[in-house]
Amino acid sequence: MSAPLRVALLGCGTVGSAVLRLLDEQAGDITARVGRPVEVAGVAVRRPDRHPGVPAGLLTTDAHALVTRDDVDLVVEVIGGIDPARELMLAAFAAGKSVVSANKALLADDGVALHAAAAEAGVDLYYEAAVAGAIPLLRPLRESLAGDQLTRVVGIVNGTTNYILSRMAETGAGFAEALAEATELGYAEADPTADVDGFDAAAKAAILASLAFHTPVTAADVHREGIAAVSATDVARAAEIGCTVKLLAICEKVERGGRGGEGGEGHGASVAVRVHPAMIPTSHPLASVGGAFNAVFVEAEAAGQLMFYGQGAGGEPTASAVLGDLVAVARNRVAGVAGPGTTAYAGLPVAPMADTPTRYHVSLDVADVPGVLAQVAQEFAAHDVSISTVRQDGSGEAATLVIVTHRAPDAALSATISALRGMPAVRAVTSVLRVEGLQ
Ligand SMILES: NC(=O)c1ccc[n+]([C@@H]2O[C@H](COP(=O)([O-])OP(=O)(O)OC[C@H]3O[C@@H](n4cnc5c(N)ncnc54)[C@H](O)[C@@H]3O)[C@@H](O)[C@H]2O)c1
Ligand SMILES: N[C@@H](CCO)C(=O)O
Ligand code: NA
Repeated sequence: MSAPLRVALLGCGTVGSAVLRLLDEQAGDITARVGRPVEVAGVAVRRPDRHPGVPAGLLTTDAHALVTRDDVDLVVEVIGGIDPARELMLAAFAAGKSVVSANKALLADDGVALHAAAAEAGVDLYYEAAVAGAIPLLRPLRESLAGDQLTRVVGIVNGTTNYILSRMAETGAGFAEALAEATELGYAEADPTADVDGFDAAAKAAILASLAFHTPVTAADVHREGIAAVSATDVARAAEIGCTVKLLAICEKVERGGRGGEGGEGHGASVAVRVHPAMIPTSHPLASVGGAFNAVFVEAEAAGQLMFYGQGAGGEPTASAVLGDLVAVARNRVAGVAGPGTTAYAGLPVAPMADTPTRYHVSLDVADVPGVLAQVAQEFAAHDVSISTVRQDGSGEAATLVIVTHRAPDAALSATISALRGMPAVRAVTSVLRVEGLQ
């Protein structure tokens, strides 16, 4: 057996410690699969005294020196965040080393420059763990579906928020109560902002859209709404129409000019990327994804519909994806090649949310007097929004109108809601949520 390939591990927290353990436990199989042993050259940490299980000779606080060492071939970056992870990756590429990362924040912020640096150096940048943890998703998009045309990628890519929304649906709890439970059980972090406000899902959406549509998309391009405003009423209203509420990351090709992706009269394609809570029918494959699980639904012209499901987080599941990438980049190194990079050749514009076609579910408290329904319907018509269904519950002073629209530009739908809020006949707009996947 020839000389080992040597790995610099940057970070030894939840994911890094699982990578280290599995690399040791699977050493024999990994050697057989790569064709050369893969061994750890060093582990960069902030506090060496906090890692009693790691051989002291491997630990260092100087990550930069480690990645540029001559006896290091491959780098695994699992420290997270933008800096110093970015500088460490660039230093690794410049020194001719391939990098495996789980860092969605960095890839969604600066993926184009990082890919360019890797390509320039003729090395690999793989990051399967960055989106939907253990689920093989980025490699299928980048490789298995490379001969097809993707039209839509819709995913539940944040476990924390899916856990919270699932509990709200199961128990009737409000958002604050479900979040408190998620925090107590360790699903939500002490500072849940990145998850609850949709930042984590938006970073993943940017990465998915970039790969799916060969177009540079950053987290800043993603329209983002979190789940903090989802109420028990929203969840109950969803159930009444056979739907459930999920935080969705939606990446789709749309025709410019405001019409949807089904061949409207636009002026060329653009990419719409958004993260927001939405009602989906309980018959949709994503509706049954409960707890902290992730799932991503992909639509491609020739392949049709595909569904990817599994664990999106956790030390071992995430380490599984990291090690899969490590084996891939190690094999490439043994073969003296670099794997397929990410292309941004299509360079499609990113559509503003205002132009993105969406559908709304709206629930209104109105007085049940002649002419109210006509006034409400007129407001939709005035904004060129077509109504799909209307239902009235109750009568007299306490009537509720539940309206589901057809697809219309999001700006027209939100302008309609603002106008409804100002109508004397409308006592309150009690629930507004977008709807996805309804026929
Ligand atoms: N935990 C998960 O379930 C999960 C899932 C998917 C992706 N990820 C991603 O994996 C990465 C790591 O996540 P984690 O959960 O293991 O985080 P973590 O906080 O448990 O571990 C990160 C470790 O890196 C260390 N570190 C920070 N800066 C450093 C530096 N300059 N030099 C050396 N060490 C440094 C920290 O001290 C910490 O021990 C992140 O990019 C995260 O987004 C995590
Ligand atoms: N905080 C993330 C971890 C994986 O990125 C989640 O809840 O899914
Ligand atoms: Na993945």
